[in-house]
Amino acid sequence: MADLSLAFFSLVLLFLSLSLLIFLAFIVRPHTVKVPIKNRHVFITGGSSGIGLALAQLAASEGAQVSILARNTIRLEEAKESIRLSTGRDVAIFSADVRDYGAVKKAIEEAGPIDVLVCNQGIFVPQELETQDIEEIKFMIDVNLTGTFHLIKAALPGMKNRADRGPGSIAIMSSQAGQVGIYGYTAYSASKFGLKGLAEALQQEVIGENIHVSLIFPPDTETPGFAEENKRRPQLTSILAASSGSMQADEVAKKALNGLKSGDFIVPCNFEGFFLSIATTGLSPQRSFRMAFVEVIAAGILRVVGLCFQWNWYGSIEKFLAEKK
Ligand SMILES: NC(=O)C1=CN([C@@H]2O[C@H](COP(=O)(O)OP(=O)(O)OC[C@H]3O[C@@H](n4cnc5c(N)ncnc54)[C@H](OP(=O)(O)O)[C@@H]3O)[C@@H](O)[C@H]2O)C=CC1
Ligand SMILES: CCCCCCCCCCCCCCCC(=O)[C@@H](N)CO
Repeated sequence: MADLSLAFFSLVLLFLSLSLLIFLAFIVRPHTVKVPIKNRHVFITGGSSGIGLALAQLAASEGAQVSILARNTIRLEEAKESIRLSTGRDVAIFSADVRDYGAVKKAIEEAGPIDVLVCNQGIFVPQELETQDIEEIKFMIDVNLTGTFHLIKAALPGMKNRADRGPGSIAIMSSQAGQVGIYGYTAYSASKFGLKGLAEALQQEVIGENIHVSLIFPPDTETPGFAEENKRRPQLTSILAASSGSMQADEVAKKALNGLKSGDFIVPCNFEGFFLSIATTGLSPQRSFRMAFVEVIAAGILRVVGLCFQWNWYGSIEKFLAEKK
């Protein structure tokens, strides 16, 4: 009797799961897409260092025609040389500050129509809001958020007229600190959370042009920028950020490129990031019905896991403050 009801229960569960899967397969939007990069123009900002440089290297090695943009001309030249040495391909370099819309527009016009735009430039100077200079706060918002607006606005007219009319991509570098607020990152997290709103709305606006938006969420990553950040990172920031394992720039570049090529809207980069993305997905679009299924099934339990992380983080903060006294 018990066996029979167990069998019946399993059957009902299987039926419900299958129905959900089939339902999701019909309704998930936008439709799946593949964005090729071979022989296409990939324009990467912050391409002279760290994650951006690794991405430029990888895209060039896969046969893309790569352009990189950053401020410092010497570092751009060095990046160009290192990509030429490792891939045998020439990249175009553009010196501009993303905060200057005129300069961004000029660089993008010179570069020619873009197939894949990667907005990766970013700065991170962690500090508690109370003691951080207002200028530094604005600097982070200007480079990370407003700079991304400048880039997309300048690139869109050309992207709409891209030569092959194949699927285009706008990939935006966020951070796990753009999925959850972390001590010491008030300005940085705000700039990265802002990118999510931008990306969600933008995807609806450009879907008609066959352009696909990806948001990439790396954890701490070994880069020149990260080495700088570490010189002044509050201890608590480092303690909480260590909840997610750190990565190498070329590993992040690989995840980012694969994500944008599959048109994934949310692109996590490591194990913790996978769960973090499901826990914070909200109303983001999802193309994969399998991932949508995982999201639905895991939502409740991941909220519990998320609350456990908060319990742990507030415990760390309490302990740190008590020791300081
Ligand atoms: N490293 C990490 O731990 C993580 C990084 N990220 C994000 O990844 C992205 C890349 O980070 P990472 O590789 O570490 O950074 P790096 O500091 O190593 O490189 C930053 C790049 O952005 C360029 N850049 C900075 N400011 C501007 C500007 N105003 N205009 C144009 N270009 C600019 C830099 O060149 P130049 O100075 O010459 O302008 C450089 O090429 C950032 O958006 C960051 O927030 C996300 C999660 C973790
Ligand atoms: C429910 C499941 C939860 C899973 C675990 C959550 C772990 C969150 C850790 C957040 C780390 C933020 C690092 C930011 C790195 C960064 O951007 C700086 N290095 C500046 O660039």
